Amino acid sequence: MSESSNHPSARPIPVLEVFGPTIQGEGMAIGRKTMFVRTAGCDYRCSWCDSKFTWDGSAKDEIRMLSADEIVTELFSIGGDTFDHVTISGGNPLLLPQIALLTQRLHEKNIRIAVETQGSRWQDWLVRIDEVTLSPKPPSSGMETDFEALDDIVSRLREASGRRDLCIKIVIFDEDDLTYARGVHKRYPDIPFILQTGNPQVSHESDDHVASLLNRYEWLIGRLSEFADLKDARALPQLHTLVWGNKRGV
Ligand SMILES: C[S@@+](CC[C@H](N)C(=O)[O-])C[C@H]1O[C@@H](n2cnc3c(N)ncnc32)[C@H](O)[C@@H]1O
Ligand SMILES: Nc1nc2[nH]cc(C(=O)O)c2c(=O)[nH]1
Ligand code: SF4
Ligand SMILES: [Mg+2]
Repeated sequence: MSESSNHPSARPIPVLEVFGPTIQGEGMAIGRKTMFVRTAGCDYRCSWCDSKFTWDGSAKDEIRMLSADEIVTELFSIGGDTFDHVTISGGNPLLLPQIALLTQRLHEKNIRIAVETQGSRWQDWLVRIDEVTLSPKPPSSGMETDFEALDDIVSRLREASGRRDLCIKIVIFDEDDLTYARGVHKRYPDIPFILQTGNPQVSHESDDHVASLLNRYEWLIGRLSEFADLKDARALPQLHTLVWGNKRGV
């Protein structure tokens, strides 16, 4: 691939956060030590998004346009020799073709790469990601899933050579979300499937935040236990939110 300065993969990447080491707080790799790179910009506007600052303009002054090499340098200056895993989230990282070069640079350093995306957009670099989490959005988000786009992403990943982990993770707030999630699991029955507790309080902190999240998690476990079509599903909380609440950069 050409790396000349006008090639898309050489463009700088809009970055809002580089942090870690911390734990992956969600999904299949929950608890796994990782660094995070959070990109700016999203094609969705989820009502309950816990990272609205990536797209609502409130953090626009904090966006840095960084090259792949600058991001790698920053990851190692913060994380030193303590990590071997980087999670790229956002916003939607799949808006950015130039992440191709970042994945190349990280793999050259034997770093394992995970990506979080809602599954609305494709980039060719996705086939080189070691752990892909697709998180299509249920009705409570106010977004509508483009199942053609999601089908296309799933089939391209299935056809691509090489080993990678793939899972589907759906945030659940209510019964309509559960109905939606069951439909998604039925559509892709062979993809590991996770129901994630929704955090309804993303803008401020209250004394009973953890207790109320645990109540929601208990409700989700109860509902999961009842469905014959969810025998192989998992229910998980956001572990980082239980530990740190809505704090950024953890
Ligand atoms: C902030 S998003 C960024 C990546 C990508 N845009 C996506 O939605 O998958 C990362 C993960 O956080 C989840 N998330 C966002 N807001 C949440 C909330 N209020 N409660 C629980 N999970 C949430 C998303 O569903 C997604 O799985
Ligand atoms: N610790 C931690 N785990 C996470 N897993 C997914 C996150 C995200 O915002 O994409 C996230 C995050 O922001 N922090
Ligand atoms: S898709 Fe992800 S980043 Fe975008 S608004 Fe929804 S939760 Fe937030
Ligand atoms: Mg988060």
